[in-house]
Formats: sequence, C-alpha cells, structure tokens
Amino acid sequence: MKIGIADTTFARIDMGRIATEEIRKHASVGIERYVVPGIKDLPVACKKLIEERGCDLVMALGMPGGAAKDKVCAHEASQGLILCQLMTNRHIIEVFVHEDEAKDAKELAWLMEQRTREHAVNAVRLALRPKDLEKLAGTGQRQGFEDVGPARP
Ligand SMILES: Cc1nc2c(=O)[nH]c(=O)nc-2n(C[C@H](O)[C@H](O)[C@H](O)CO)c1C
Repeated sequence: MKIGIADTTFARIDMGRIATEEIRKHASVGIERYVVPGIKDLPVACKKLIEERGCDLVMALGMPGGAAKDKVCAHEASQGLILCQLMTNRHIIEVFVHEDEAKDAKELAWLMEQRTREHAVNAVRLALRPKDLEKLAGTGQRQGFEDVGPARP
C-alpha cells in the first residue's frame, strides 16, 4: 500500500510534512511526495503519483488565496482532481484550506494543520480501514473546525 502526497509551494504551511507525519502515526505504508508550485498543478501531480509511482490513494493539499482569481483557480483545480479520480479510478482526498477561512495568520496555520491531520486519518481509513468510515457515516464530521454532529428531529 502506498499513499501519495501532492502539495504546493504557494501554501503558507508545509502541509505535505504534516500529512506525512500524521499518516506515519496511523499506518505502516509507503509514502510518495510530489511538490508543485500551486493548486492548478496538483491534478497532473496526482495522476503521476498514481500511474508512475504506484500510489493507491493520494492526498492533494493546497491553499487557495482569498482573491476572486484564487477562487476560480481553486474551482478549476477541484475539477481537475475529480477528473483525475475518474480517469484513474483512485481516490484523491482534496485538502484545500481557503486563506480567508481564518481570521488571521495564527488561525490559518492552526486550521491548515488540523484539516491536514484529520484528512490524513481519513486517507488511512479509506485505504486500509473502510469499516471505520462506515461507523462515522452521518455523524457530521468536519475537518479543521469543530464537527457539527448529527441533525436531530
Ligand atoms: C491566481 C492563483 N492563485 C493560486 C492560489 O490561490 N493557490 C495556489 O496554490 N496557486 C495559485 N495560482 C498558481 C497556479 O495554481 C499554478 O501554480 C500556476 O498557474 C502555474 O501552473 C494562481 C495563479
């Protein structure tokens, strides 16, 4: 089993390092890393991680900026990542933290780390322990900020 990690130099936190560290806490798997300049470069990095470097699942980590043009970029990158999943029949866990989700740099750093760690656990579950995800179905999980919990009538 091999998990790929694709991340960017645009991000203001080293999301790839954090993801690697968290995966290693939960599973003994091979890890392949591929760093690109920005989020629009992630889809082909993911495809190469799957097709050329034998990854079974990939995490795509990135930080869209707060400007309107960054949001367009994020949408385009997401579409590329979805297409890549369909082309390769492999999961790509998209971990995007929009810069304007946080009120300041300190909260941004915290959120990027937290979301990356929680999705790294999801990646391990998806790859190795899918029954663990089944147990969490419908429980209102969120990655980063607090879980919202299940809705009750
Ligand atoms: C406008 C813009 N915004 C972002 C962003 O918010 N986050 C990010 O990671 N990268 C951005 N980029 C860079 C592109 O994703 C890409 O790296 C370049 O267009 C080179 O292919 C661009 C060009």
